[in-house]
Amino acid sequence: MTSPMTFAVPKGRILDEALPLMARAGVVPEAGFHDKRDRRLAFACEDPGYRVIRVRAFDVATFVAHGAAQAGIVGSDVIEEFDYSDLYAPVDLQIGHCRLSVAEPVPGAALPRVASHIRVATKYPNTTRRYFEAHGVQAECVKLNGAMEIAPELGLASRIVDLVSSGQTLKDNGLAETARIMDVTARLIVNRAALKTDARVAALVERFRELVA
Ligand SMILES: Nc1ncnc2c1ncn2[C@@H]1O[C@H](COP(=O)(O)OP(=O)(O)OP(=O)(O)O)[C@@H](O)[C@H]1O
Ligand SMILES: O=P(O)(O)OC[C@H]1O[C@H](OP(=O)(O)OP(=O)(O)O)[C@H](O)[C@@H]1O
Repeated sequence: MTSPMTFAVPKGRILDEALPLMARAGVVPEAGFHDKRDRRLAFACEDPGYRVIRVRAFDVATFVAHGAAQAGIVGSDVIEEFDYSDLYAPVDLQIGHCRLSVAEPVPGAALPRVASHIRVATKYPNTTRRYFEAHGVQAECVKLNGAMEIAPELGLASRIVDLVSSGQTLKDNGLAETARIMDVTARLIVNRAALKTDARVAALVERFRELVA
């Protein structure tokens, strides 16, 4: 018997929006998936042809890029940060809308006026370096995994690069958005080799494509 296709999803905020779409595409995890006390990471699906794994957003991309999972859902922020060549993101799912932005304590410092070298706290060091480089600025990145917003006040960095949706988190921490690096939405991702060799992966891509068309 062929083993089930492994579908990776992030465990946090994207999931609520992703689950209805997955269901319409035929990927419905067993009941235990919704039970917060259930500590398993892999779940069978109503259709035995699938298995869903629940991992951190950045790790969704890693599992799929290495072929440990054949498909998954992840934000375009994560895809951009890793830039994995084995990852293909064929469908914009039009969920998880937010943006990746630069923010700092004092409003108004537009990019052309920044110093030639700055320190930035972020979970996205590669994207951040690329962005500032394109603007002729060398960014020294301090990698944080969350709560970036506190870094400027404590002198860890002069700016942050983080996701913004309502802007409330920035506001509550005395920061202002000074530049938008990219608009972000969640994407269906697949492993390129799996797409070529496993007809189930191509069929799944088609189903998601039709859903958002
Ligand atoms: N404020 C926001 N509004 C909308 N989408 C967001 C927001 N913050 C993050 N996202 C999207 O959600 C993704 C994170 O997904 P999710 O919270 O499900 O993952 P996670 O595994 O819990 O993350 P973490 O690794 O931070 O614990 C981000 O990569 C981004 O695409
Ligand atoms: O503009 P807002 O609507 O306030 O949203 C922005 C916040 O959302 C994300 O964090 P999340 O809530 O996912 O938690 P995290 O800090 O654990 O990443 C992001 O890192 C910001 O902190």
